[in-house]
Amino acid sequence: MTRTPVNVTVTGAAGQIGYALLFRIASGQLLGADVPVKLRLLEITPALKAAEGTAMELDDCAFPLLQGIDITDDPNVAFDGANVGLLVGARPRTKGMERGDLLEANGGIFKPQGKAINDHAADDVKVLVVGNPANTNALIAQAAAPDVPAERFTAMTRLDHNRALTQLAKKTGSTVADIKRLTIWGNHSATQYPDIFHATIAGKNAAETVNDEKWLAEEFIPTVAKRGAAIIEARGASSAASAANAAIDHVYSWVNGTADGDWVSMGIPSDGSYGVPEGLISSFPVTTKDGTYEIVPGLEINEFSRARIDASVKELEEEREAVRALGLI
Ligand SMILES: NC(=O)C1=CN([C@@H]2O[C@H](COP(=O)(O)OP(=O)(O)OC[C@H]3O[C@@H](n4cnc5c(N)ncnc54)[C@H](O)[C@@H]3O)[C@@H](O)[C@H]2O)C=CC1
Ligand SMILES: O=C([O-])CC(=O)C(=O)O
Repeated sequence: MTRTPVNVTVTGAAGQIGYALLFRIASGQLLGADVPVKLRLLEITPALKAAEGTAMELDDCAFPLLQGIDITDDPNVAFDGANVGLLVGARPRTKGMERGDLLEANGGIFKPQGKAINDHAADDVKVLVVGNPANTNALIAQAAAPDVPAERFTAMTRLDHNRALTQLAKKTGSTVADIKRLTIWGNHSATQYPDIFHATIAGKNAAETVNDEKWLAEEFIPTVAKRGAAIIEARGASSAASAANAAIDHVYSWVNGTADGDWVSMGIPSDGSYGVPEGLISSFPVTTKDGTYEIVPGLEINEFSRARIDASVKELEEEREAVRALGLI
């Protein structure tokens, strides 16, 4: 194999998403079946041993594409030469914790990681933030990396996108492969807005096919937006394999391009499109090509959608104000 390996850094590597993610990266599903990878696992010191255990298992898979695994608790080492950064490790909300406390605790993680990316990552680095609150954590990391083009910092809403695909397929008796052009707008939170007005099912408009605004407002949107909580309730732990799958999908689409006539949802820095204030990391419909993405232009936003997009964007603005007040951006 002559191709230079791609350096993929995964933070929170010993966590549950990490365990579902690393094997798929090493098997070629993140970047492509012909792309060799080197893994860098970043963990906090007490979790290094667990990360070593995962690395032993990765060795035991004898993946032909896996050309090395480094494990460290130092972000400067973890991001040295990183081409792809998957920022999974985050501080979860614990009992009695206010939102401000959560943002501050995550600032302590994402600010130094952003700085390490700024100082050490490869020029072509692409960053996906998975750790919650993902959009605002991405903003914190981005602000600490002024030398990296801002658009390289993205947040994950692909899990929401995939959840919405399946709910819509079930409702309409179609398959997810029949559905195109679905969009998640806004924040990866309960305010997110899954939009089917531009989506098609086997070429026909999805909203017209469904023709049931009550289902849309009272079932579809809340089911998608609260799916994370429903999984926690059912499983006693948050989504892990589906979150890892969405991270794979996000990066694969970003690197390898979207199919003609389709788009995906990514949390990306707004350029002011669709009334989303510039700089907010908000979910948009995007097409990708040659490792870059573009917001789908010119979609007509009806009143139903406008109110919901605005509500989610308002929440993102409040989160931005909160981290600004904490001096994190
Ligand atoms: N954007 C999305 O759609 C989704 C986001 N998530 C979020 O992903 C995050 C990770 O989830 P899980 O893997 O289930 O959590 P987990 O608690 O199983 O694992 C997190 C890991 O991160 C590590 N960690 C903490 N601070 C770190 C630091 N400074 N540097 C490196 N590693 C650090 C921990 O030691 C732990 O091993 C959570 O914030 C969760 O809310 C989960 C599902 C979907
Ligand atoms: O709430 C969580 O930690 C998990 C999450 O983001 C999701 O499943 O969408």
